[in-house]
Amino acid sequence: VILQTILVGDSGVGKTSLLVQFDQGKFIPGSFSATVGIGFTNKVLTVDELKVRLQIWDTAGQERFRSVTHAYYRDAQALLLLYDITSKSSFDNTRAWLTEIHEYAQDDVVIMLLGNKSSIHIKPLQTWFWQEYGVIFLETSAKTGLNVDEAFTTVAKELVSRSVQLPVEPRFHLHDVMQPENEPSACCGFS
Ligand SMILES: Nc1nc2c(ncn2[C@@H]2O[C@H](COP(=O)(O)OP(=O)(O)OP(=O)(O)O)[C@@H](O)[C@H]2O)c(=O)[nH]1
Repeated sequence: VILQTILVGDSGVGKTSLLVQFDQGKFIPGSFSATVGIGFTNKVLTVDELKVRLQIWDTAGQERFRSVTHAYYRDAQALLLLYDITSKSSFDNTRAWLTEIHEYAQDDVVIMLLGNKSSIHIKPLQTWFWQEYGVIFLETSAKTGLNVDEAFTTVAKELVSRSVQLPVEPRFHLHDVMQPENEPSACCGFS
């Protein structure tokens, strides 16, 4: 099973760092080189004894790459929206990100809001929409690794449980169209 996930949010909130921590278990302090365009990482996880491959797209937060990254929203099954808990503007901008998500992503995309840089120990900002929109919320730290695995595992679990719980509804039920055996057919006027 391949699950496509995409990381979005303002430049500098820690999307690349989060992905590096998840993929390689390390954090390179003080090295900020903004993502250009888009990059991706594959990671295999086991969810409820099912092997799933998370394909994670790391997008550039900078405005000038926006049109490039929009093209990837459509194929995403899950979307991790990051803000930096020490930057109010990055939090305020999550509203605008959510608008973009609703415009470009699939209606049933799983959205997870991550308040990153949690290691800095600043009281998290109030998250108004995670209940309102059914968004899953977690605080993470790409630096210490806090909740990094949990964030991706939660998304994978949610996607797996949705695909298990939502089989295609049959258009008709078998017993609606089958005659019980030995019962004379009411059909067609034959006797
Ligand atoms: N203290 C702390 N610093 C972090 C954390 N995550 C990222 N940083 C730092 O924040 C800066 C930006 O991190 P990036 O991962 O490059 O940010 P980004 O969101 O990928 O930025 P763009 O690629 O421009 O969209 C870097 O200097 C990181 O070292 C964290 O959890 N804690």
